[in-house]
Amino acid sequence: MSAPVLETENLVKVYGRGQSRFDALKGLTFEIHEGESVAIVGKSGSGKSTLMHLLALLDEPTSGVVAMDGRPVSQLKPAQVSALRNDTFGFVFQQFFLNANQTVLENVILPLKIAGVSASERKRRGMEVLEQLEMADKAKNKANDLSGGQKQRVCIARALINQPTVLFADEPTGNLDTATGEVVEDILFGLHRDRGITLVVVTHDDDLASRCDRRLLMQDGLIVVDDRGETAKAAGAGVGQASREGSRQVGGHGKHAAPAPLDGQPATGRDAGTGTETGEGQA
Ligand SMILES: Nc1ncnc2c1ncn2[C@@H]1O[C@H](COP(=O)(O)OP(=O)(O)OP(=O)(O)O)[C@@H](O)[C@H]1O
Repeated sequence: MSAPVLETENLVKVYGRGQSRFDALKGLTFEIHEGESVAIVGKSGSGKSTLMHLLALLDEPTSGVVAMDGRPVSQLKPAQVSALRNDTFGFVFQQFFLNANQTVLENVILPLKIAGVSASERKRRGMEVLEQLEMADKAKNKANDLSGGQKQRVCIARALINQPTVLFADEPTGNLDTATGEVVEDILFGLHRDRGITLVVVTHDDDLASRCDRRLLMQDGLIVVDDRGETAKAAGAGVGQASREGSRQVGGHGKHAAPAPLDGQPATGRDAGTGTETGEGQA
């Protein structure tokens, strides 16, 4: 198996304090390997998005470790975390987070602008990635003028512009009709297959989850099933699927493998921006 690109050790996230304390993640230890496609599934409130945000370095754990390529992120300075996130990760969200009044091309190349890439290079790379997603003819359209499926293609183009190693997708088909959702799925899995991009998807969609190499089923802040089996249609349905071939039931501190010891220190000083978002204006 390929090397772990992301590892966690005893990852804990607590929201609030006192009477309003909520233990959203209760000590998760696992690895995601380079080139894997992993679905994080489970009922609403089980901790899926919280986990994804910690893995993607968009938020900090209360305690525990996230490591990238064997290096605990807590050892990095905030600016290094930001740079790592922007250089290594791409993000696709259900809500698109496009700037409605900017053109498609402007939306796609924003991460390059932030990174200080020259205007001519930005345009060249932006058009290249739009062509790959068959959206080049819409480059000059305002993002607001696109259909839902087209908007999500633009989001994928924006996520790819920095040639990420890991693509995080939070309910990427959640705002799309079934047929359009399937097209977006095909694009995501095509990228995974053809370019070896590691794919981490949070989803309620069993069909989408079943296309992934692996499903992590969450329940009450724990990963209760780590399913690498072939027949995973019901991965989101319940923990009873653990007996399937390739599945294993895990506890909150259960290790899927024995990762190298990490430093056990909570990450600190993280900035929470995605670096690739263009604001809240939904296109
Ligand atoms: N900022 C916050 N403050 C307090 N509680 C929070 C916060 N964010 C999330 N939670 C709580 O943590 C739990 C896990 O939330 P999370 O969004 O990770 O769940 P989820 O599995 O992604 O749910 P959904 O499928 O509905 O998106 C929920 O009970 C939620 O209410």
